[in-house]
Amino acid sequence: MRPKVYISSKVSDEVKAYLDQYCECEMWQNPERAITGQELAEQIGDAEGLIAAGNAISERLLSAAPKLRAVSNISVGYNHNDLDAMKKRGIIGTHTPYVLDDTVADLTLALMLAAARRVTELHNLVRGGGWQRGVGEQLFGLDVHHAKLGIIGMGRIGEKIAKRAKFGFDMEVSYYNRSRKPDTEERLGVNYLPLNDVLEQSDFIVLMTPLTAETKHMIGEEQFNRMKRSAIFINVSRGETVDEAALIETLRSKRIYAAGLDVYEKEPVSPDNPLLQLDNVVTLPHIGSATKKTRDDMAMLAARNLVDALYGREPQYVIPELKN
Ligand SMILES: NC(=O)C1=CN([C@@H]2O[C@H](COP(=O)(O)OP(=O)(O)OC[C@H]3O[C@@H](n4cnc5c(N)ncnc54)[C@H](OP(=O)(O)O)[C@@H]3O)[C@@H](O)[C@H]2O)C=CC1
Ligand SMILES: O=CC(=O)O
Repeated sequence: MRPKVYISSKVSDEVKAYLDQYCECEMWQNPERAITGQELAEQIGDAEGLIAAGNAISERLLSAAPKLRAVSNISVGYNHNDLDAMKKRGIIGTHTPYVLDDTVADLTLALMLAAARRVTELHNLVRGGGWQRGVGEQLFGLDVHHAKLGIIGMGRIGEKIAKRAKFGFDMEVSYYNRSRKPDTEERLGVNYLPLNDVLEQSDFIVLMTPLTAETKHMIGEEQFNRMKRSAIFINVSRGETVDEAALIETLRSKRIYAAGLDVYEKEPVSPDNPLLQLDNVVTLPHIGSATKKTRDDMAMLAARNLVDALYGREPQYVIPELKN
């Protein structure tokens, strides 16, 4: 008997055809909206495998799926997985690193450029008929090239950002991690600095760590107060790595120059969120990896991980904390 699998968001025909060779699949069919946790719990029933697209993998969900043996995330981040509950049930968990790195790095550079050159604010100005003759000082922004970039979380994606910044924009790149990476320092010509030095010396600060107990609210009032008044803060990691109330106050009072955000404490972001009212913020709806090709590559990798797990082979990308 082929294992039953539930796919929680629509995947390409190619990915579906691959899964159909090995599994009996059911797939969420509504492209208009994501499946809710309650709907997933109702659908997952006797599935042995789950392809998960950002769904919370909680104790409650797992108890609704007593036959579940493997959860394959279409994402590199897995902070939405209750790893203890998965471990307790012996569930194999996988994720999709590497295939999305370049796409997420591109988006990070887009946020840096947009925040520094006020792209969305000035786009809105032109659309609103507010462009007077000439370009006066009130439309000036800040340079990206030759500026100092500090990356907090120099991992797979951080390195791709550093490469673009260093070789594409002649930026001086520093980073902070818990452990130094001498190979990366040599290969990319980047400098290691303690966290406070990164905060105090950088013109652009990019946060690129996973969300963990240690990184939750790792950037708050104290850290914003260390930044230069001209600093630009970019968050493409997870919303909860930042104290959003402190970020709002920092931007409102122009304590820093601007921010570029792809992630928020609560997603989708509420229309009432004050961040949406501020001119010095560029906001995107968590689209770091969202190109057709990259999302297809991630889904195919997730499918391969799942089939390997269900057929007793070691999947390529088991979540590190769940490895034996
Ligand atoms: N917005 C979006 O669409 C996307 C967001 N992401 C997010 O980006 C995250 C990073 O992805 P990726 O680069 O592949 O991950 P990696 O694991 O390759 O890199 C993460 C880096 O963060 C560092 N780090 C971890 N904990 C801390 C800490 N407490 N303090 C300082 N540094 C820390 C690690 O170094 P060390 O262990 O030495 O500290 C590591 O270098 C994902 O987990 C995900 O949440 C990813 C893709 C798309
Ligand atoms: O946020 C996206 C991911 O892959 O993690």
